[in-house]
Amino acid sequence: MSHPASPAAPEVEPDPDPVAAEQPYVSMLYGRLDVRRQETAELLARVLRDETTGTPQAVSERDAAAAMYSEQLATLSAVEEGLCFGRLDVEPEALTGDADPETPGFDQETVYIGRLGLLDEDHDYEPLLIDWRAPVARPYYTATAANPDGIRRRRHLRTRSRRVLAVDDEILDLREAAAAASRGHQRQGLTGEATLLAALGAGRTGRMGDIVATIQSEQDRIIRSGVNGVLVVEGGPGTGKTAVALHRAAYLLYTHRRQLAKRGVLVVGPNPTFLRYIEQVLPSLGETSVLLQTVGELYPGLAARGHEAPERAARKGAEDLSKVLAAAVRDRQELPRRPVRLVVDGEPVEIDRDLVAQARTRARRTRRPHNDAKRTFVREAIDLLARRERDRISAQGSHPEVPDSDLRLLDRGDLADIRQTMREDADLIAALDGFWPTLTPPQLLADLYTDRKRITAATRGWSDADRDLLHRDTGPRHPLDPQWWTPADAVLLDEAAELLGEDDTAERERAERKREADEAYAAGVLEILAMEEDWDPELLRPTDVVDASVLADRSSEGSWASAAERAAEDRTWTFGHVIVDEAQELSPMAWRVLMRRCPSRSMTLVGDVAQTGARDGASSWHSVLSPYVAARWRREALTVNYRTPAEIAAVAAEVLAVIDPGQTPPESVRESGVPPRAVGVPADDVEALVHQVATTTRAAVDEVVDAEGNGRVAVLAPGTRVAALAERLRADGLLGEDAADERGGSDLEVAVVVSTVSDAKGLEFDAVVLADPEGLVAESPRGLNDLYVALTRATRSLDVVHPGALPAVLSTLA
Ligand SMILES: Nc1ncnc2c1ncn2[C@@H]1O[C@H](COP(=O)(O)OP(=O)(O)OP(=O)(O)O)[C@@H](O)[C@H]1O
Repeated sequence: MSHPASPAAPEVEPDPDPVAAEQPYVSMLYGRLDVRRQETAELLARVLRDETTGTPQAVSERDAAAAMYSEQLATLSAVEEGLCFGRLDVEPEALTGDADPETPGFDQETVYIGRLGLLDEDHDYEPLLIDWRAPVARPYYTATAANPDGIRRRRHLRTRSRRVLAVDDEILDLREAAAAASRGHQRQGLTGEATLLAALGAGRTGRMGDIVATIQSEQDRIIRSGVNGVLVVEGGPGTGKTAVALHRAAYLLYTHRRQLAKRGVLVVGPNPTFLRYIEQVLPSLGETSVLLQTVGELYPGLAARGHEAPERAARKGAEDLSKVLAAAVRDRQELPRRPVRLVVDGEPVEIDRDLVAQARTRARRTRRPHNDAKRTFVREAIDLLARRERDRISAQGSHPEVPDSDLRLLDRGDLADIRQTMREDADLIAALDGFWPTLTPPQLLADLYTDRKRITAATRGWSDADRDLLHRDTGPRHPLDPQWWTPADAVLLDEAAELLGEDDTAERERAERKREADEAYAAGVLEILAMEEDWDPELLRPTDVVDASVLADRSSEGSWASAAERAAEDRTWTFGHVIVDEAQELSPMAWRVLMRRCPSRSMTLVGDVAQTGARDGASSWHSVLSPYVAARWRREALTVNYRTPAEIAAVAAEVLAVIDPGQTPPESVRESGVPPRAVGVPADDVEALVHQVATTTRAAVDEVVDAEGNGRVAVLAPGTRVAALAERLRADGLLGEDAADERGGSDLEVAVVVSTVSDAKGLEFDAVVLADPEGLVAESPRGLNDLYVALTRATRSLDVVHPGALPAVLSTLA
C-alpha cells in the first residue's frame, strides 16, 4: 500500500504565511490516517470473510482478531477532528543522548503533536505525529520562556475538517517573550493563549469537549502525576477538574496500559446527566475501556433512579449505617420463642432456644458473612441435635424395652448416621432455615425499611425522627425495581452484600481453573496468529497489541466484553484506577464502596468542598480519607478559572467569602464584557416570578444561541419552583418536550433546560438565569454552596431574578 510522501516540516524561521506552510504536512498526516483506516478495515473485512473450520478455536481466533481491528478502527475514526494540533521546534543542542532512544521523536528537531502517534513506514518508522501523552510531547504543555525545556518555538495549529485555520506561535525565549508581553500578546503563565481563548469563547454544544490542544501547565502536572496512591485534585469551579480527571484517565491508560487495561478504570460522576455530558471525552481521546457510573449504578443490575428527600439520603449515607446493617443482619439470626417440635425418622426432635443460641454463637464466631456462616449454623445445630438424640437413645438403651437395632446403632457409635438422617429431613432444615435464613441484599434492606420493629432493633440509640427516615410503607415491586431504590440505597445494597456474602467458593475455584485453561488456550491462539504467513511485515499484528492474558480475559467471557463491561456486572470487581468527580458529594457509605472497588488505592479524587451540596458530603478531605489511607495521600490544586468570566466570578467570589473566608477564588482567565444582571419581582408573587424568568430566558436565548443551534441556556431554580417554571417555558415554546435518556439524565442537546442546582452540578451553559436565589439558599443547610455552584455555571452571561429584596450576599449585583 502506498503512503502519501512526507513533506519536510516548514522552516522554524518566521514564515510569511504559516497557515499555508503547515497545510501540506497536516494533509499528509490525514493521508496517512486514511491509509491506516483502510488497511485496518481491509484486515477486519478479511477476518470476517474468512471461513473458519468451525472449531471453537477457529471461531475464537476470528473473534479475537475482529474485536481488535474493530477497536482500532473506532480509535482511528475518533481522532479525525483536530488530528494534529501542535508542533515543537527543538534546539539542536537539546537533542542530547540522555533521552530514552525507545521514546518516539526523541532525536527530532521538529515534532508534531496530535491525538495519536503515526509512524513513517517508508522511512524506518520515523515518527510523523507524536501522541500527546508521549514523553516527547510534554514540553508542548509545560515549556515556558523561563524554562523552555530545550524548546525553541511552540506552534499551536487550529484546524477544522482537515484544514489549517490558524497558527499561533510562542517563541520560548525570554527576550522574545518579554517583547511579546509588552505588545500585549502573551499573558504570563498561560500556554498558547490565543488558541486557549478561542477554545473558551466557542459556544457550548451541551457536551463537554476534550482540551487536548490547550492543556495548561498546572493541569498537565496533574494529568501526568504518578499512578500510585490517592491524588486529590482541588480547585474552584471551572478550573478544569473534570477535564483534567478525564485526560488523566487517558494518560494513565496510555502510560500504564498493561496494568490498567486489564482491570479497567472507573470514573464516578454525580448524576446521569453529568455522565452524558462527559461521555464523549474519552472516546474522542481514543479510549473506550473506561467505565462511567453514578453512585446509584455501583450495585450491578440496578440503576437506582428513585428520589428521596436529602435528609433521608443523608441519614442513609452516614457511616453508622454499616453498624445498622450489621445489626439488621444479626437480627435475622433469630432464636425460637418457644421450642419447635418435629418428628425425624420416627423419633421426636425438639429445637429449643438454648440449642439455637449455641449454634448461632458458633456460626457468628466464624466471622464469615451471614450466608456463608449459615453452613456452620446448620452443621452445629444438627450436631447438637444428633448428640442429644444419641444421648437419648443411650439412656433408653439401658432400658430393657429398647429395641436391639437401636443398640446396635449406638454400638457402632454412628453419630454420623443420625446427622445424615437429620440433614436429609426437609422439615428440620426448613425449621433451621427460619432461624438463619439465606438472604439477598434487596431482601434484607426491603424487609428492614418496611418493618418498624426491625428498624428499631437495628438502630439502637437513634431518635424516632431518625428511624422515620428509614421507614417505607411498601416494598419494591421486583427485587431490583429501579424506581423504588435510590442512589443512597444502591450503596447500602453493596454494603449488605458484603455482610451477607455468597457461598461462591466452589464457583470461584471453577472460574480460576477455567481461566487457567483459557489463558493456555489464548497463548496457543496467539502463536498461530503470529505464524500467519501473509501478514504484511509493516502492519501491526494482533500479537503486538494483545498478550495471552488479555486475550484470555476476553475470550473467557465468550462475548469479548471489555474490562469495563465485565466490571459493570461484577460487584466484586476491583479496578486498576478509580477517578471520582465531584468527590465532595459522596457520602461516607459511598466511600466505603469505592474503597472496596479499589484495594490498590490508586485513585484520583477531584472536587471542591465549597461546592458540597449533599448534606452528608465532604467538608474536608482529611476526614474522608484518613480512615482508609491515614495521611498517605497527596494534594494538587488548580487555580485558574477557565469557565466563568471575571464579571460573574466577582459575584461568586462574594458568596465564597461567606462560605469560607479562608478560600481564595480561582482567577478568571478572561472577561466577557457582559456584566451580570439582577431584576427584582414582588415577593410572594409566583406569577410575576415565572413571567420575568420567561422574559429573561427569551432574551438570553436571543443573546447566546446562534443560527446553527450552538449555545445553551440554563434556568436554575429551587426544586420547588422547577415544575412551574418548566411548564411556563414549555408553554412559551422555549423548552422542548421532556426527553430523558435511558440513563435517566435530562436532554443535553436542547437549547434551554430548567434544572435544580444538584442536577446542574459539573455542567456549564453559555447563559444562566438564576430564579429565586433566596429560595435556593433557604432550601438546604448547604444552600449557600448551591448558590455558589449556580453562579459559576455560566460561560458568558448571568441573570438573577429575585422575588423581594436582593439577598445581601449578592449585593455586588445591585
Ligand atoms: N486547558 C483548557 N483548555 C480549554 N478549555 C479548558 C481548559 N481547562 C478547562 N477548560 C474548560 O473550562 C470549562 C470548565 O472545566 P471543568 O468542567 O473541567 O471544570 P471543573 O473544575 O470541573 O468545574 P466544576 O467544579 O464547576 O464542575 C470546560 O468547558 C473545560 O472544557
